[in-house]
Formats: sequence, structure tokens, C-alpha cells
Amino acid sequence: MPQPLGRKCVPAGSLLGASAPDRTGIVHLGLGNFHRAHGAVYTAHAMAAAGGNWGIRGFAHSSDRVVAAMRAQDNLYSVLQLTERGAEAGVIDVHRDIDVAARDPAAVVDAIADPAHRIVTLTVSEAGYTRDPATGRLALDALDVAADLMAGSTPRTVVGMIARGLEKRALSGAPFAVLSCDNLQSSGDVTRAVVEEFLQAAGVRSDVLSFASSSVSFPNAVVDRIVPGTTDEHPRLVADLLGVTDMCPVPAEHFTMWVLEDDFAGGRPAWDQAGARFSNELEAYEMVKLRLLNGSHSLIAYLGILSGAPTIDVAWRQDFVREAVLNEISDDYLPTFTPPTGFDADAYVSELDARWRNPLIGHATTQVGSDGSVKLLQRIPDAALFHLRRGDMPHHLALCTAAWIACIAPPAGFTPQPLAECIVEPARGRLAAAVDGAVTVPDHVRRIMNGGFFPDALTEQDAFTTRVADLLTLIIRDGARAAAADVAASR
Ligand SMILES: NC(=O)c1ccc[n+]([C@@H]2O[C@H](COP(=O)([O-])OP(=O)(O)OC[C@H]3O[C@@H](n4cnc5c(N)ncnc54)[C@H](O)[C@@H]3O)[C@@H](O)[C@H]2O)c1
Ligand SMILES: O=P(O)(O)OC[C@@H](O)[C@@H](O)[C@H](O)[C@H](O)CO
Repeated sequence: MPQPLGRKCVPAGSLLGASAPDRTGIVHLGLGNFHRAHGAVYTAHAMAAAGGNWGIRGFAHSSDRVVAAMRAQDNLYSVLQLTERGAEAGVIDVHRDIDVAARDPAAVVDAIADPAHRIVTLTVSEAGYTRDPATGRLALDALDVAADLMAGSTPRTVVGMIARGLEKRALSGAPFAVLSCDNLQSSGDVTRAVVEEFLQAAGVRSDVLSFASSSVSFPNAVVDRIVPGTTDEHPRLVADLLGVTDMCPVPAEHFTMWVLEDDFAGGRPAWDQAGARFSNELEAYEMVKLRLLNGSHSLIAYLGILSGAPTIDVAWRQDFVREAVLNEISDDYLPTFTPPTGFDADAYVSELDARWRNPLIGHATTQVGSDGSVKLLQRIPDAALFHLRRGDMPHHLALCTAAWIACIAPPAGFTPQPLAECIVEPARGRLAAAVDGAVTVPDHVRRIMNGGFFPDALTEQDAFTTRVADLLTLIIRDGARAAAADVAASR
């Protein structure tokens, strides 16, 4: 009978990297699966290589699920690496004092203000940055942001917590870095912008603004590792491999990458000795990651959902999905950017093929397709505008947009595959209101494209809206495969 994982029961040789010292140097917001299989693993290896007090004070945003399970195991958990050659498991021991931010937001503010903490890392999803989709700026009118801005309130949003923590920390003047590890373009610049917009809207003292600009850095970073949600199968695999019961293991692929700007105002762990790459070519890496991987991932997910595929590997094994995605990469994404020095696009795409094909990962199409209203903003508008401004039509980006609408805001009379109902999408209500009363598919699409869900620059492109409407009409009439065939014929 396996014993529960805990400090008294760590299987010999299973620790990945070092166990953390008692002191914490990092505050992490968003204690989900990705952080636990990525930043936490690099930090454990960095401490093993070069030491340092970089234990992690972690906060889940609102759910107690991971926190309760980790606490019962003395903050330990295992990372389950799933490859086509088999599975391996290792234990991570870098978290201390984990909690739920919504339960005690003041504790988050205090942790950020504490000079012992020199980095705040974030994996709070694209939605966690509370930006207006049309402008990309902090959504000052959103109810939760407006509530956080009220004098004397305890902040509930991520941006509010960072800004109020920074304001309190200005009293000590201790420098620190805020490191976004979410799939955002210019993640550091975006995070600085929303935090500074919050501070200005809150009317903080000028010395707080000076502290923010002189002593707080927001390095840009690109993160990469496919980390699906945990299922009941994963604890069983850990029990087989390590002989312990782990209530909250994290499944992950073998591949992992982290590219960062080396701009840490308060110092950093030796992540470079743990495999992270420090580079001045962040923008180029962002294009590769956010377009070739994440943009393609969205198209696989929505075409997959419309054809009843529950996971990415099942969707990817359908010829029409693979053809659409590989053509999207070559026609619509690769021409839009200059890759990093020495980058081999063919090798990268072959590697993506192997990563998406991995049947052990079981990455749910509905997970990748969640929050499309926020994620597609990183993946579609800029690349689409690149082509539209040259008079070319990015057909595959239009297909992805049409497939998203078919899943999330289907026109009256069309019911997508049942999987579509399982997609978490915070904008569902607003989308339904925008299309209420639409009588034709073009009218339906126009209301979405002009409804504040995409940047103005894209919504001004009538040809794109028309192409999305044509493809949505085909999806409704003949299915996703037929729409993909139409796109293939238009190349
Ligand atoms: N899972 C991956 O493969 C992967 C890979 C690269 C990057 N990422 C980035 O990490 C993020 C989290 O992925 P995950 O796999 O950990 O997901 P997860 O569902 O396990 O965790 C999501 C975390 O984000 C928090 N969150 C969600 N909405 C929020 C909001 N509005 N405000 C504040 N916090 C919020 C949740 O509380 C949770 O802690 C992704 O959205 C993405 O930006 C994920
Ligand atoms: O994590 P999201 O929600 O931004 O996007 C879903 C997936 O595309 C994403 O998680 C990838 O698996 C990941 O970006 C790979 O590094």
C-alpha cells in the first residue's frame, strides 16, 4: 500500500533539484499546473546548482484545490513526465507558506512588500491581466478593477495586488522584479503598463511612481512546456513509479524552454544553470512561441472540438486538421516575423508535430480552447493585420476565428458538438448579448467583430470579417472539414 507523499516519505533519489531552504525569495501568484511543472522546476534545479534563498511563497488565486492537497503533503508534489517512451516522476520541494489569495488578499500585498522577496512570478492566465480587448490597456471600467481602485479597499485582482504591494514596498525602497510567465506578447512590458496604469488611476504619491520606474523591473520572458490538467490516472501512475500517494501530481511533456531578459532588479536564482536561456532576442522568440505553437494550438483545438476530438493528439491525427495547421504556419505565421538567430523553422515544426502527437499527454481541446476571447488577441490580430495591410487574406486565421465563434457563440439554429459547451469562456454572456437578434450569419459575425472583442484595427478590415462569415457559413452547413477544404483551395 503506497504511503502518502510528505516530508517523512520522499522516495530515495526522487527529488528534482534541491529542497528549498526555509526562507522564501519568490512570491508566486497562480499556483496552477504550469508553474508547478515549469518555474518551480527551474528554481529547484537552480538552487541545486548554485544555492540561494529562493523558496517560493505561493498563492492560488481563488481555488483551494491545489493548496489543500499540497499542504497535506508538506508542500511537496511530483512532476510526471510523459513521453512516448514512457513515464518518469520526480518530487519538487520548493514551496513554503502556500495559500489562497482570495481568502487573504492582504497577505499577498504584504508578501510582495516584504524586502526578503525579490521576485514576484505570475502564471495567472491571460485573463488575469484584466485588460480591455479593444485597447490592450487596463480595463478601468471592469467591476473588479474599479473596486480595487477605491481608496482603502483590499485588492482582489492580480494587478491590484501587485500595485498595492509595490506601493507598500516603496517605503523600504527594496528593488524587485515582476516576472510574467503567461502566454502574452511582451509579457513584462504589458505587466508594467497595467501596474503603472493602476497606480496612476489610484492616485498614489509621486515617490511610489518613481520607485516603480527606478527600482522595479519587469523582464520579458517566453515560457514553453505543454502541461495539461491533472486526471485520476496521474496519481495512479505516480504510485506505480514512486510508490507514494500524491494527491496533486502535475503531468507534463519532456520538452521545456524558458527564454528571459536578464533584468532582475533584486537578483535572481541561477536559472541559467538550470537550462533557462537569457537572450536579447525576446521578441523573435515570442513570435515563434505565441504564433507557431499557441496560435496553431488554438486552430487544432477549435477544429478538434467541432469534429468531436477530446484531446489535441486526437485532433492532430485528423488529416484535415494537420493540413490546415501546417499551412497556417507556412502561409499566415512564418512570413510575419524574423526568427531568432540560427532558428531552424523546419526542425521546430517537426518538433511541434511530435509534441502534439504525444498520446500520453491527453491535453484537452477544451482546455486549450478556453478563454479564447483573451488568448486569440495574442495569436490572431497582429499576424492577420500584417497580411491584410498588404492586400492578402490570412485564410487560416479567419478559419480559426470562425471556428472559435462556432464553438462559443454559435448562430441561432446551429448546435456544435457537445464538447463546445465544456469550454470555459468568460465572454460567453457578452458575446450572446452582442449577437442577440442577428438574423444572418454575416450580421452575427459583424456584431462580434465590431463588439469590442477584437482591436479596432482588425475590426476595420471588412474583408476579414466577410471571410470569417463565409467560413462560419461553411462550418454550419457542411462542417469544419469542409471549411478547411475551402481554405486549402484558396491558397
Ligand atoms: N499549461 C500550459 O501548457 C502552459 C504553458 C505555457 C504557459 N502557460 C501559462 O500559464 C497559465 C496558467 O496555466 P495552468 O496550466 O497553470 O492553468 P491552471 O488552470 O492549472 O491554473 C491557472 C491559474 O491561473 C489562475 N487564474 C485564472 N484566471 C485568473 C484570473 N482572472 N485572475 C487571477 N488568476 C487567475 C488560477 O487561479 C490558477 O492558479 C496559462 O494561462 C498560460 O498563460 C501554460
Ligand atoms: O496556456 P494557455 O491557456 O495560454 O494556452 C493553451 C495552450 O496553447 C498552452 O498552454 C500551451 O500548451 C503552452 O503554451 C505550451 O508551452
